Amino acid sequence: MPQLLENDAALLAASNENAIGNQLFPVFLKLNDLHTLVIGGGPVALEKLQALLGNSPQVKVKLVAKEIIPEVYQFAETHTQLQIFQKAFEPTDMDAVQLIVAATNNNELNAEIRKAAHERKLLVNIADKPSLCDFYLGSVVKKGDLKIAISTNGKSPTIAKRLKEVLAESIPDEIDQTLQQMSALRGKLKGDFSDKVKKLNAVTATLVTSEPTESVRRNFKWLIWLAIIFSMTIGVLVFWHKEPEFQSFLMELDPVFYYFLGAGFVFAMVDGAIGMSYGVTSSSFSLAMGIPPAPASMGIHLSEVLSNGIAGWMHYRMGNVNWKLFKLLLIPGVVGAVIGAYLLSSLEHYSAYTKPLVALYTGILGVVILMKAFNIKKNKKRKKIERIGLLGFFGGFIDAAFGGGWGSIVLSNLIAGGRHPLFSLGTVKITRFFIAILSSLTFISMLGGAHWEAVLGLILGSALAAPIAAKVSNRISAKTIMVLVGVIVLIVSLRNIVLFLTHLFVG
Ligand SMILES: C[C@@]1(CC(=O)O)C2=NC(=C\c3[nH]c(c(CCC(=O)O)c3CC(=O)O)Cc3[nH]c(c(CC(=O)O)c3CCC(=O)O)/C=C3\N/C(=C\2)[C@@H](CCC(=O)O)[C@]3(C)CC(=O)O)/[C@H]1CCC(=O)O
Ligand SMILES: NC(=O)c1ccc[n+]([C@@H]2O[C@H](COP(=O)([O-])OP(=O)(O)OC[C@H]3O[C@@H](n4cnc5c(N)ncnc54)[C@H](O)[C@@H]3O)[C@@H](O)[C@H]2O)c1
Repeated sequence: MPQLLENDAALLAASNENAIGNQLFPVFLKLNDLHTLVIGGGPVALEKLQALLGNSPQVKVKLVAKEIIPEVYQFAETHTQLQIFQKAFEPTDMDAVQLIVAATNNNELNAEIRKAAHERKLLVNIADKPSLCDFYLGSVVKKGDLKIAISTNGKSPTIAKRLKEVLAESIPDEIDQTLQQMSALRGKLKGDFSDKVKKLNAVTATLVTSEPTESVRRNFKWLIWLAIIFSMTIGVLVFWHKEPEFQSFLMELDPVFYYFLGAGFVFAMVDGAIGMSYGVTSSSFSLAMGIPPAPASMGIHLSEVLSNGIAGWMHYRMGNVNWKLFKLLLIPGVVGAVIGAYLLSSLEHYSAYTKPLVALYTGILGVVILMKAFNIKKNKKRKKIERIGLLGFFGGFIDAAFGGGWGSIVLSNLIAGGRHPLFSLGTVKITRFFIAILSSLTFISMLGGAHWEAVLGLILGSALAAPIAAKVSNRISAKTIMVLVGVIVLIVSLRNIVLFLTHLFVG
């Protein structure tokens, strides 16, 4: 089959060509300062004009063509540095220009353009005619000051276009903020050149490794030691303290304290592994243990101050915080949380009625966790959320009033709305620290030390788990834990609702 053999030979030739690879030399031209000639006035010429002026809006362009489509004239109305000459091309059009882009429908003319350009030692691009080009245009990704140009060596402009889309999607918009900060830092750094380079490399190390940087790791170790020393001190106090009063106080401490100590530890470990659920698990556990909603939410928020402080601070060190988003979320979030905490505390005497509401809410969150575990989500592609303030207020309110939800509501909405997961997570953690402080203060001023054994148990339990949880989080299958948590939360919440209903109807 000679035809097949011929095809094979062509394939072989193509793969040999591939083996050499892309030998084009990439540069970024300061086109704003150069004079450019465009030959042709059809749709392709218009595309080239858009590419030239889209990248370098001040470039001086002279366009020469016999026929010019109306769209080119329209484009010229908004770009006054574009001069149009409706006429046949002449080599003298190349006088006083430095770069040439041709988009004509005439191959002889193309060859003539290339020859005239080379006589003048000028570089030329003939659109869609690779063999006549001195340089190719690339597909361009732009994020503020960042620009990436893609070349497939002329093999597939369509792939260049697709890669542009992939990169635009995966590079976070925050990269421009990072560039501005790095530029400012660069201006401030003192010392000799190698000192500066060392410092600049150190602060950007997290971009190339998913591992925490050395300084974060060192602080992390310090936290673990603090937790160990803290728990040992408690142990020593319990068993060897000379004062019998204090000893008997600890020995006779309500067992509720120890239940909550254990529960706080387990819930914080689980939260560390799957990145959510501390509020919902502690809330449903507290209700099941007979703690009314307001003191339960107080305990949860007090214990979150420390754990989110640590997590938020780590994200801050790793550069995962979007400060613009932080500012937008913080005030409405705090206001919502304080109102939620105030309302729940004032309704303290109606806890028989708030309890089933909270149970209903935790039950719904249990379902949400299960859906996340099985990757069931609405396929609707949502627009980037514009009303961040409203989201923050709503999240803060629900979180304080129902014991949890800041993470699930705010984080999932930000990510579903197209924001970058890592920056959203870092920002949500650090804002939560401030929200937990304010709602805790509101609860304390309203409730005082109600159910303090449970509250203290949760605080100490989750504080002990926080540094360890982050360590083990990568080693366990998140899906298994999410299913377990979802099912348990759902069962406990349903039990609380059923208890309420039987109480209501059976008496
Ligand atoms: C990157 C981009 C920049 C720009 O032009 O601004 C660009 N082409 C783009 C799009 C595009 N061009 C074509 C299609 C149709 C589908 C297809 O053919 O794949 C699409 C896709 C689409 O529009 O969806 C047709 C086409 N193009 C060339 C040929 C001739 C040939 O290959 O032989 C043919 C066949 C003509 C025919 O069949 O008659 C040749 C070239 N096109 C190049 C650049 C240079 C190599 C860049 C590289 O190495 O990747 C090179 C060599 C010379 C040059 O023109 O500079 C721009 C990305 C837009 C974006 O980013 O959105
Ligand atoms: N339009 C497309 O989708 C497309 C796709 C692939 C490749 N191409 C190729 O790209 C080239 C340009 O495409 P187009 O759609 O813009 O074509 P077009 O026919 O609309 O435009 C060609 C332009 O060249 C000008 N021209 C021709 N001879 C001239 C001369 N002597 N002096 C000055 N100007 C002269 C014409 O006046 C016209 O403005 C063609 O080679 C075409 O085959 C076009």
